Amino acid sequence: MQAKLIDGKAVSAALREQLKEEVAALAEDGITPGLAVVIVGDDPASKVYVRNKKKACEELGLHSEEYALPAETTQEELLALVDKLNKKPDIDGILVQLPLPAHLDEKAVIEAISPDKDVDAFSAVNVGKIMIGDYKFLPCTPAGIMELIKSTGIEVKGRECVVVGRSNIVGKPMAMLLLHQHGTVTICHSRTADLPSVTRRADILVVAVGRAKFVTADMVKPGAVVIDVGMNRDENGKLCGDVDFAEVAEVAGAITPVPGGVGPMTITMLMRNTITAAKK
Ligand SMILES: Nc1nc2c(c(=O)[nH]1)N[C@@H](CN(C=O)c1ccc(C(=O)N[C@@H](CCC(=O)O)C(=O)O)cc1)CN2
Ligand SMILES: [Mg+2]
Repeated sequence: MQAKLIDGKAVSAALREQLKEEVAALAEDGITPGLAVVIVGDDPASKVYVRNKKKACEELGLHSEEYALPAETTQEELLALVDKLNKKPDIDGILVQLPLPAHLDEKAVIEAISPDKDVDAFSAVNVGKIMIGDYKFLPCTPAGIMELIKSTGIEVKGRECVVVGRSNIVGKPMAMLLLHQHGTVTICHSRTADLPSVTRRADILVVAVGRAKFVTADMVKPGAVVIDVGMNRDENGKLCGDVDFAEVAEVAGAITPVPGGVGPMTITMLMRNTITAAKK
């Protein structure tokens, strides 16, 4: 392997130390940031993420509340809880863990969260603010990726940045954040013609397609920074990303592993957004 490993756990730990100082400073003004996490149903992975969010709040000194609702919760019941949390003064941030059970309307639930408490930055208002560069919160995964890129010391300004994937949660906001940093940005997707010829142009390549080991060494420019957002299972049931790590690490200049790359940043960025929300 010739690429430098971008260690999401280490970057995340360093950021958490800074956040602890911010929380201590807020405490001197009598402010304790509060996060409410809502989970509906019994998805095992979601339960782990929610537990880790609670642990992160404890580690940083944030107030947290967990609302675990049964899988058969109705849309009205969920919206009533969101409405209650919107009005709760000790709650600064609200996160509804996704995915929701199929009978629930995810979009309507996200839009019901007050934009000032939408620490995922998924609502139309917050997405719009990101588009015009006048935002309070950034979505956690793209924000975490920007921190990982920063940690490599490579400047985004003037670089060719290619984002593979156009989801509302990762691909589109990711492209916007790279653009705000003066990158030259291309968004690719399943219908992009001759994808390898586009990805090979990238100085910074962000991959969020949800397909195991989709990006291979021949698709990567030598020396590129490669960020892997994927979380898939390989043929042996082992967690792997959207990038074929073993072969791409021989070509790239820096690369995130899966696990231990982008994932650990997500919850740290959620903590940062909750602290920002508490500052009002
Ligand atoms: N409302 C939201 N729902 C979901 C989000 C989100 O940001 N907001 N993101 C994901 C789940 N998620 C946090 O909620 C999350 C996913 C993965 C990780 C992580 O640290 N992954 C580890 C590997 C974990 C494993 O071994 O399974 C890693 O990549 O190293 C953290 C948070 C969907 N829902
Ligand atoms: Mg408070």
